[in-house]
Amino acid sequence: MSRSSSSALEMEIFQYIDAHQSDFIKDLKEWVAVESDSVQPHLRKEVIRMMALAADRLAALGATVHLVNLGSHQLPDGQVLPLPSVILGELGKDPQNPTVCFYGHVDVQPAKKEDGWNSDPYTLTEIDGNLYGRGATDNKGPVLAWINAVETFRALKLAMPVNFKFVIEGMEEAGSLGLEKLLEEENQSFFSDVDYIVISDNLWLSNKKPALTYGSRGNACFFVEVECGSKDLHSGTFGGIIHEPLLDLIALLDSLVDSTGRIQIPGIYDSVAAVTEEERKLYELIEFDLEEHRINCGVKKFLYSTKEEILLHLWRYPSLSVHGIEGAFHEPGIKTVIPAKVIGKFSIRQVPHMDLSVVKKQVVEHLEGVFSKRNSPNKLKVSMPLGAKPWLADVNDLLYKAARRAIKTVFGEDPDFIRDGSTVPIARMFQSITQKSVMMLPIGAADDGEHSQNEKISRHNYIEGTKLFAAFFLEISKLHQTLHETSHRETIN
Ligand SMILES: C[C@H](N)C(=O)N[C@@H](Cc1c[nH]cn1)C(=O)O
Ligand SMILES: [Zn+2]
Ligand SMILES: [Zn+2]
Repeated sequence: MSRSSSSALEMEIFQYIDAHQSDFIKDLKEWVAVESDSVQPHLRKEVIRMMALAADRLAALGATVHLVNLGSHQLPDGQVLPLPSVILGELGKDPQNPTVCFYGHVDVQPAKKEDGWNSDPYTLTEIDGNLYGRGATDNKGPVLAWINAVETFRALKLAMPVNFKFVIEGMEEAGSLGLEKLLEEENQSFFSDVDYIVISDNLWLSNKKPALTYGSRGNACFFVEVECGSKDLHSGTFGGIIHEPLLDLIALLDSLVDSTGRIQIPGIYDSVAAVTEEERKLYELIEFDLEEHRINCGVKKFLYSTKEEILLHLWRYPSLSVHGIEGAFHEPGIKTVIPAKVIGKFSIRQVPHMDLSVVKKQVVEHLEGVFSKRNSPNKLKVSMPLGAKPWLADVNDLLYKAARRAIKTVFGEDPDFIRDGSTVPIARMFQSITQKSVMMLPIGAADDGEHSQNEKISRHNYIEGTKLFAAFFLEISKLHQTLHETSHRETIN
């Protein structure tokens, strides 16, 4: 396919996408309306309903769809819940075409209007060109953008430039439970003919400039439980004479990080891969507007003042965040109670070459040491319910070349090559189990507010993101075929 005919083809595709914006937004509205929160047990049925909707959407594209049952899982309180099935979809089997597997998730983080949303989180609402709703950017919007791009080829009756495979799950926000086992089981079958894997579940570094992501941090999630007895107590009747679990817990949580952001767990930085001079130079070249990032974040000041320090602490060093305390009174008003059992929740983002089992040991030893100094008779329990490893790709891979070209075509500029501080647990699993090349191709902007109130994707990013995916299909197809023709010629000669 020549460059000019490709451009004419792209024009036709882009015109179709522009003309069908309303349909694509209607689909996103329908998906956002499903409260597919994988974190709260009572909403599990909504996640299951969402998986069925996604399966129907893929089937309507003409894909073969399998819903793979992953069984059930047990919550810390003993409750057993069904895991939502994972969708494995396939469309096209042309031996001339490369096979691109797309991964996305259709579960979301919890959201309530009272959390401070300006509109109902489950009613997609357009304000000033932004589409607000839980899951709009993380990750329903990007999943639909990929589907819209495939749909465009189908609607225009164009030959598909690639064979498609889909892995769509409903438990990413809860740690992709059951997925690793599925990948191992399907490695020699579903994944055997996959050439490339694309994930679009993260954000650009800036509000306007597109990016390509070649690395992400992992995550080790911890529960630290302190219990004094089986029932909550009146703080007037018992306050002052007992060791309160919440005070023990606050002391434990306070021991984790100092006020400069440095993690206080002995040994935690020991295995972190050293930052090379080359890397530092790379970071110097990245366009990163600290003030824009501060405004997106909504804080007065960061812990660090230079671009290099901020990028290193987001991408290359571990960070520890405290997420909440289960069992502590948190409603408005006053309740003069001493909670009997409290569970602190925190996580440590992982970077190369940290080892999850070593991290777990270091955390347990540290917390037990701090606790023993308090001479508390309470019961301490530390667990690591979830561990995901970091991921790092080779930017010289064909995937990156194709995506870079597609970004240039659609957005008219070269992307930032970035890493991401957050975690897509499956990225590293894909890489280690299938040994295929993996790329993250985000379409969401830095101010999209993943996991936050007023999450959004802009209409512009959703529609141009759809075009980007369509352009990427054409580019990877061309590059893959060129590569294979060259290697075929070399074999003959
Ligand atoms: C980047 C992705 N959209 C996301 O939000 N991932 C979650 C996954 C996770 C990690 N630990 C527990 N869940 C995240 O990075 O927080
Ligand atoms: Zn996500
Ligand atoms: Zn998320």
